[in-house]
This record gives sequence, structure tokens and C-alpha cells, in this order.
Amino acid sequence: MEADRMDENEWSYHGEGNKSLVVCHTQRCVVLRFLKFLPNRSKTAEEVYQHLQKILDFGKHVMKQFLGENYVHHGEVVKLPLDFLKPLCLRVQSERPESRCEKEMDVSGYAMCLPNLTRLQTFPFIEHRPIFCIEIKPKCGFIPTSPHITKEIKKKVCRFCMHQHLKVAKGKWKRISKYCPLDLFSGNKRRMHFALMSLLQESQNNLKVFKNGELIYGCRDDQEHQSDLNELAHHLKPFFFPTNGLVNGPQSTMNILKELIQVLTNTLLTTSADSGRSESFKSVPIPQSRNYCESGHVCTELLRINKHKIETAGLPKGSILYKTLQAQMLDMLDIEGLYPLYKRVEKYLEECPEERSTLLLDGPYDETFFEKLKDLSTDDNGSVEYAVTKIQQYRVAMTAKDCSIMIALSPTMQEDCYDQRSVIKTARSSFKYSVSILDLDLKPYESIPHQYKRDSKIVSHYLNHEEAAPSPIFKETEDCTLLLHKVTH
Ligand SMILES: O=P(O)(O)O[C@@H]1[C@@H](OP(=O)(O)O)[C@H](OP(=O)(O)O)[C@H](O)[C@H](OP(=O)(O)O)[C@H]1OP(=O)(O)O
Ligand SMILES: Nc1ncnc2c1ncn2[C@@H]1O[C@H](COP(=O)(O)OP(=O)(O)OP(=O)(O)O)[C@@H](O)[C@H]1O
Repeated sequence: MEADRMDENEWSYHGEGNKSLVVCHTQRCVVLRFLKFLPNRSKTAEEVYQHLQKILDFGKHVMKQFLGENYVHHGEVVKLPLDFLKPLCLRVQSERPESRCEKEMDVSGYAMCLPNLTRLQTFPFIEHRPIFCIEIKPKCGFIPTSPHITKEIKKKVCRFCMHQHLKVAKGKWKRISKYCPLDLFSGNKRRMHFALMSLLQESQNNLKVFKNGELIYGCRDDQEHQSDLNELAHHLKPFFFPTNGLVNGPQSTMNILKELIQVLTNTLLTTSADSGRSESFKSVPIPQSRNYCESGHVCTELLRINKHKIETAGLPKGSILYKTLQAQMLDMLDIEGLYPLYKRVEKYLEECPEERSTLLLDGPYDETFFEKLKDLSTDDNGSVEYAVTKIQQYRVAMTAKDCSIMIALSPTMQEDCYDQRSVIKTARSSFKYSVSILDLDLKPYESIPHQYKRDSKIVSHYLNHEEAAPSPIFKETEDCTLLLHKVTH
């Protein structure tokens, strides 16, 4: 990137989260990811540079090893001139959703330059072949079994489903989503179909759809707005049924969504030859963990019929979901077991503050850091070293619980002679695809007390308000349609 030739008019607002704001180039397949800060909390240019460099190192030396070379794009830190940044910041301001404007885009002079993951990862310039991309923020896909857990409900209902109730009560979202991460991570195609359909119906901030790089569905600020699946299907129709232009109406919408879900399921279950170095990790053991959630909305009939399958189904090793779940499961103690270890480290640092850098709490995030994550033992010998290892594993796990998966798909003719490993096929369609993971910033050590409090808030709210309430009635005709439809393997 040539910093002296940067023109703000070539960049447009792309999206943002709680910690960063992203702009994309209009001609090339790249984005710039800026940090965001609360007003008066901004950092110096040097601090921002160091922070971005740590994000890069963590992606490159840790998450790439974990999740695989092909899925993770660590990008590069770029220096940008102020006469580019100031007008760019003004330009994007009007595009930003109001709910995100509490924080300001950092204009200190550094950003992360990354490939635009809504595009196929094989071309440096924007191709004019049609493409769409689904972004999924799957959240935590397992129920914890840690002996440190004090509330039994945490062993029955997953955190996402419990958290839904608090979010709706606080007005963050209008409706409870029927999505349960345990369905998506189950590896069972029917449950995955249900999870994806639920995400489409109530996308919240867990699903977005981009068409030719532009957001067309999901993550709307206006939470009153009920997502319009007909509109989405209308957008996607040319990708799935290019010649069948006249068929319209609910049946057509359903067919398109079913096709979309099938393509997504197949992609999520595809294994990558590129295994990274996660093979050198032992699988994280989770004794007697249940793989469905008591508050899940997946039709009880389906659970009954498929009970045996649900017990045995699993994710293919090497699939993106498997790798993400393995990283999430590095949280073996649960925040309830982790918090006392955090306090142990804090006490030690109070007595010996000069030891902070020796403990490597703030990096460097290099090979040595990665190697230390491999120690899965939970035999606490009372040492500060044990506490630090568990804390670092927890931070990696929390990162994996909050990342997003991008699936970019571009229709291709069966006869196009692409490398067949990068083509996903169903009976009706065939797509060239790429899968990536984004938002792999290591969660801060300092956020552990906040995590502890939030966990207790989510659980108490659920116990006080929801546990006694009956499960929502499941309308089989509406919601089971996809589930009970035969799924082609
Ligand atoms: O705690 P959670 O599960 O609500 O996750 C937070 C996310 O909320 P969500 O529930 O996905 O809507 C939250 O997402 P939103 O801002 O709600 O879109 C952030 O991703 C937050 O991470 P960070 O503090 O910005 O690094 C996330 O916080 P962390 O817990 O990952 O630190
Ligand atoms: N490399 C990329 N290519 C395309 N889109 C991207 C890329 N990186 C981020 N985005 C888009 O920008 C949005 C915000 O980015 P990101 O998730 O990294 O922000 P964040 O503030 O770190 O999120 P969080 O709220 O989870 O902390 C993403 O949801 C995604 O839609």
C-alpha cells in the first residue's frame, strides 16, 4: 500500500463491531481495519502501532497454527497519512449505525490492512463475476463441565441461550433467537439446518449477508425491522436458480433458502487439507458433556427420533467448526474456575509488580506462547505459572468464542476446470468458495473480572426470570419444515 497515494474517495464504509471499524477499497480486494476508542480514551500513535502489531503476531503465530493457514489472514500494519485519515473519518461517519457511535474511529495514523474476506481469496482485484458471502458469528458451541461451576443450570443450558433472555430484557434485541450454537456445532445436518434457518430468521449480530461486497442482510440497527427473507431470497435467486426467473412467492423463497442452507452446511463440514499445527494439540477432553441445550428450540420430536444420532454425531476433524470448537474448549475451568487463578496472579503482581513482563501476560505472542497453550493439565499445583497458563488458554478460548466465519461463494459451471477442492456442490448448484475466520484479537487479561461478573448476571437473570417459564411453543409447520425435509448427504 503506497501511503503517499492514498485517496479517501477510493474507500467506503464497510462495517464495524465494538472495537474496530472497517472500510473497503472500491477496486481492490482489501480492507482497512481501524481501532475505535471512547472519546478522550484514545491512545498515542505508538501505542496503537504496538497494539496492532500484537494483534498481527497473535493471528500469525497462534491462531494460524490453531485454525490453519488458509482460514486465518493476519494482514499487515500500515501507516497512513493524516490528510487521508481525517477526511475518511468524516466520510464514513454518516454511514455508521447510531448504536456504534459511542466510540470514535482511531485516526492516530495506523490501521490493519487485510484481504476483503467477502470476496474470493484468489484474486487481488475485484472480479466482476457475481459473489455473495455469509458471515456467521457462531459463539460458544459447548456446554461446560468444569467442577468449579456452582450453578447447575450452566451444565444444561448454553451461555448463548441464557444470554438471549438478558439481551431481550435489556432491549438489545427485540426477540429471542431460536438459534443455539450447539445445533450448529453438532455436526448433525438436520440440527445445522435448523440453526442456520434460525439465524436467517433472527439474525441479530450473528449473521450477515453480503452481495458483491455490500451488506444486504442482517445486523440492522433498527431492531424493530423484521428481516425480510423474501427480499433476501430475491437477491440470492440468480445465484441458485439463474434460469428460473419467473417462479416467485413463498415456495420459491423456501427453495432458495433451503438451497442456501445446504450449501452452507456442506461448506462448514468440509475439511481442509491445511491442518495448521492444531494436530499437535491433544483434543480437549470434555467428560460427560451434553451436546444439546435444554433451552434449545430444536424440535423435541427431532431430538427423540434422532437421539442415538445426536449422541454420536460429530464434526469432521479439520472442518472449520471443529477447529473453532477445539479452540473454544481451551476454556476448561469455566470463568468460575478461572477467576480465582486471576486473583492469584493479581496478588502476586501486587507483591512483585516488576514480574509482569516475566510472566508474559502481554505477549510476545510467538511460538513459545503457542507451545505453552498445549499444557492441558488441570492439576493445580498452586503456582503462579499454572494460573498464567490457564489464563492464557482462557483468553484464546474467549477469542474463538467471539470470532466470525466468512463464507464467500461464487457460482461456477460444473465444467469449469477449477481445483475441485475449492468447489462446493449440491444436486442443483455448484460454487467456488473460500472460508475465512475474522476478528481473532486476543481478549485482554484485564477483562477477566468483567467476564466473571457478566457470567453471574446472565445466569441469575435466567434463573430468576426464565427457568420457570415454559419453553416457547414450537410451530412445527413453520419451523420444522426445513428440519423434517429430507436432507441430501
Ligand atoms: O460476552 P458476549 O458473549 O456478549 O460477547 C461480546 C459481544 O457481544 P454478543 O453477545 O456477541 O452480542 C460483543 O459484540 P457486539 O458489540 O454486541 O456486537 C463484542 O464482540 C464483545 O467483544 P469485545 O469486548 O468487543 O472484544 C464480546 O465480549 P467478550 O465476552 O467476547 O469479551
Ligand atoms: N477482512 C475483512 N473483510 C471483510 N469484512 C470484514 C473484514 N474484517 C472485518 N470485516 C467486517 O467488519 C465487521 C467488524 O469487524 P470486526 O468483527 O473485526 O470488529 P470488532 O469490533 O473487532 O468486533 P467485536 O464487536 O466482535 O469486537 C465484521 O463483522 C465484518 O462484517
